[in-house]
Amino acid sequence: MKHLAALNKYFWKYRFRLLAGLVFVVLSNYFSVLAPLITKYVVNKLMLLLSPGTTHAFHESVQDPLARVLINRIDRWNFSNVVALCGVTLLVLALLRGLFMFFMRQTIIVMSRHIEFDQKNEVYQHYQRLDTTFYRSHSTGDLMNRITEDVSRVRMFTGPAIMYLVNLLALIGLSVYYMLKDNVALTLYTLAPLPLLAVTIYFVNQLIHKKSERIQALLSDLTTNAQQSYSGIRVIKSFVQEKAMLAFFRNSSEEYKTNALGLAKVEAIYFPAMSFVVGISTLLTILIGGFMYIRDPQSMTFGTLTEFVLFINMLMFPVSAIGSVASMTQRAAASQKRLNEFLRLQPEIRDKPKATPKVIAGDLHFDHVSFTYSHTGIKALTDFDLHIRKGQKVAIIGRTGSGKTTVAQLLLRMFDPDQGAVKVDGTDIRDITLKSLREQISYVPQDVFLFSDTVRGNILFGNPVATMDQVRQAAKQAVVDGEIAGFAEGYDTMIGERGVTLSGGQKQRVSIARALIKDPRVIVMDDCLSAVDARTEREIIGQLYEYLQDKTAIIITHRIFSLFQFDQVVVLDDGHIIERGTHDSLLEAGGYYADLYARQRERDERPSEEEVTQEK
Ligand SMILES: Nc1ncnc2c1ncn2[C@@H]1O[C@H](COP(=O)(O)OP(=O)(O)OP(=O)(O)O)[C@@H](O)[C@H]1O
Repeated sequence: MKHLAALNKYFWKYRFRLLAGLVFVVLSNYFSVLAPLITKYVVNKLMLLLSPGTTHAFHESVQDPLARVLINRIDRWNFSNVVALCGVTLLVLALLRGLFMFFMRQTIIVMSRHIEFDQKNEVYQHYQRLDTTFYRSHSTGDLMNRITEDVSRVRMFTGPAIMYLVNLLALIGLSVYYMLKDNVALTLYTLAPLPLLAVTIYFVNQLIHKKSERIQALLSDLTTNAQQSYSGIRVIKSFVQEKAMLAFFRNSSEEYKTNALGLAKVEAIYFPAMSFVVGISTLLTILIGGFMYIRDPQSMTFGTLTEFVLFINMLMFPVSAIGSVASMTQRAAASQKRLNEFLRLQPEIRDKPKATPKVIAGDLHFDHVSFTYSHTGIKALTDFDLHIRKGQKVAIIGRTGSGKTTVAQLLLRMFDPDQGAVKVDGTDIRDITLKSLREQISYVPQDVFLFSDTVRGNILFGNPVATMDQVRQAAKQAVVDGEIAGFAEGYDTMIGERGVTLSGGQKQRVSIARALIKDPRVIVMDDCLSAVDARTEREIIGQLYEYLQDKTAIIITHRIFSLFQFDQVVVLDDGHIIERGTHDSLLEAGGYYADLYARQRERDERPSEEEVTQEK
């Protein structure tokens, strides 16, 4: 329960709604309990008519002051007028009760929706603060569950659970008060089964909860499973694995169905069992009341008996709700505990208290940097020392897995080095705010990710305030403008699930345009031309040459761009720099770079299949 204390800030924020809601709950219940009192009076009046000898002062046995005012006024009227007026009163009471119930929902349930909204935003905002290490150790399903499932369970507490609880307390308080005033012994007898009912319902609810939990977990598996098949549909089709995937899905589905049917069975027993208990309680009330009347007719009236039957029926649902309220609260506490744990997580990479924003000129220094990925223990860089002066262009070349991307990740401060420091203009990047650092560095990642949005929207992501001319200019520099212009809707063409599917090369170039439009001081391009043909590659390099004139650039690549006059070329192998120099000096040195260049030229000079066919 202590975990739910985290919600106090929200209750305080919405205190007026909550308070108003509580008043409405009490009012609505007050009008509910007046109905049995009025009914009791009418029944007694009828009994008086049938047995005129009775001397009981019926109107005095009605304890409520408001009901007494009404009854005192009409008591002398003839019976049919009394019945008519009481009928109208009951109708008005029902309307008032409904009206306040409406207000009660409009305040408490609406408050819970506001809290849900705030909480979702809080969780989402926190997600965005957490770093990549967190995302690697949590599945998407788990993250989605927190923002949907956990938050909505907490809402069940802030809304329905609180509403039912206050409703129950108000109703029990009022009705038991009137029942006790009327007949203490009968009250105790008739209320005796209610705690038993509440406890039984609590256990049934626990059972339902356990089953629902299992179903939820299965559903989550099923969703992840389906999601993976949708995203991997090309792989599934090319490996002709549709049948295997279907069988796999069917198995998970089957287990889900079995469990869902089990739950449906328990739920099907639940309501009939409740009606049974209500029936038994009504019967008990009539039986015990009847015996009391037979033993001592002065101790009991038929009106009281009717009133008790009505009260018992009224109390059943709220009492049975105790069980649900208890399990809703338990679930909410478990969910809030998970949310609290998650909200307490601090990103490993965050601003130091003394970090300040800094305008970057573009001098980069990887000062004897070593880095190991902590969760896998893979040492990606060892004593990596590279100084890139402002405006220089540097190529980082190396085999796959040699640590090239890690260099980019460290510059963007996705991770902090274990040893050494990454410095920008002589300042350790840990002393610069993350926002300021990342805002001034453009990164074109190796694995392109575009949003399900228009081409324009995706490019604008790099600079949301850019004009359409700037978008076009960036696309031209990335040599993708021509192809975009060829789409029926041009820059308004939707990409992804709801739109056209771009080719790998087109995606890469849109991703480059997104980085270029940011117009940064420093740009890092991580193997981002791997999916474009040689001619387009040359064209892009030509464009980049001009664009990068006054910028510092790191270009990570598998291919050697001989056209590009790099100030330095660094060859990485297994996290170590094994060669460094200019294109010419490295060719002269005759090492890995020269060897790679020779192989690349040989490949490039080999006639293509098309040329061979033409010659034939
Ligand atoms: N997030 C990560 N968590 C754990 N290990 C990682 C992570 N990213 C990379 N590695 C490991 O670190 C080493 C260097 O990887 P890195 O991605 O920097 O290489 P790369 O030279 O960019 O390779 P490629 O050219 O294939 O992209 C590899 O052994 C890789 O398996």
